Amino acid sequence: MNPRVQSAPQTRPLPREGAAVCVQGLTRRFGKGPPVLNHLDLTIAPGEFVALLGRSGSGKSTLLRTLSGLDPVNEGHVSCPQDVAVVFQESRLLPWKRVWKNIVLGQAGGDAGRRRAEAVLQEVGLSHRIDAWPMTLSGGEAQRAALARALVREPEFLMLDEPFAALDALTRLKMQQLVAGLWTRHGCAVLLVTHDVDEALLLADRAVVLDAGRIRTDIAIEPDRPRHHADPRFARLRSVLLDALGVHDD
Ligand SMILES: Nc1ncnc2c1ncn2[C@@H]1O[C@H](COP(=O)(O)OP(=O)(O)OP(=O)(O)O)[C@@H](O)[C@H]1O
Repeated sequence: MNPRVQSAPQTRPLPREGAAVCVQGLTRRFGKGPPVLNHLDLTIAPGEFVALLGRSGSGKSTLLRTLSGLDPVNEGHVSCPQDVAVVFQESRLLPWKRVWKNIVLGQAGGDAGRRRAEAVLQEVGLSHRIDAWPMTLSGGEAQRAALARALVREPEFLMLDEPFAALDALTRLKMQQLVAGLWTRHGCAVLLVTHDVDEALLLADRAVVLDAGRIRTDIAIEPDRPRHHADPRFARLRSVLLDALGVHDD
């Protein structure tokens, strides 16, 4: 499918050349202050899993909003697939619709819709709550439902904005394992915003660090999958990332 291209009005859209996501020279300002994103460049290959880190206020959510077409491009170019899905820190399920109707919201409903919802709920381990009301779900279940709602659209590009931040440590670990499996099966490009360096190391092909409006650090994470938090090969990468975030682990 053709990519969605957003450009500042006075500039020409860029060709994409095989990338799922191509951001070039992206600048975003709010009011008269310094730009939050400042001539930012980022490319994500089809099927690549990229973790986006950065201090609080560094512009991570602003970048995601721009990629999803919710925020305008002040300067530069953004090229993204048309089929994009986003999962946020909170599930954003509609409380007046049962789980399965939330999953296929905006798509055909009926028996076929229910079957589609059931299949994807099965994948995220939530088929037993297909008829539940969102307010009866635990935090982990609600995030599983949010993942199902994203995946049922078979996106080419999935953005995850701190999806596990509000979950307890054990549930977070299970959700990380779930996402690793889903990504392997679905093969979409993923951009995961996280504050958790270990989460980035566990899941991503690349970790990028946003600092002063640009990507300052961009490292490949090479250990084979499945990965484990205790892998000694993570020590050096953890150190590089903590350093880039201004945290020293000595
Ligand atoms: N609508 C807005 N109007 C004015 N300023 C905004 C708006 N949205 C974001 N900002 C500012 O842009 C900067 C980046 O915000 P953003 O939410 O993108 O950061 P973040 O890296 O996602 O932070 P966090 O990790 O705390 O979620 C902040 O200084 C924020 O105050």
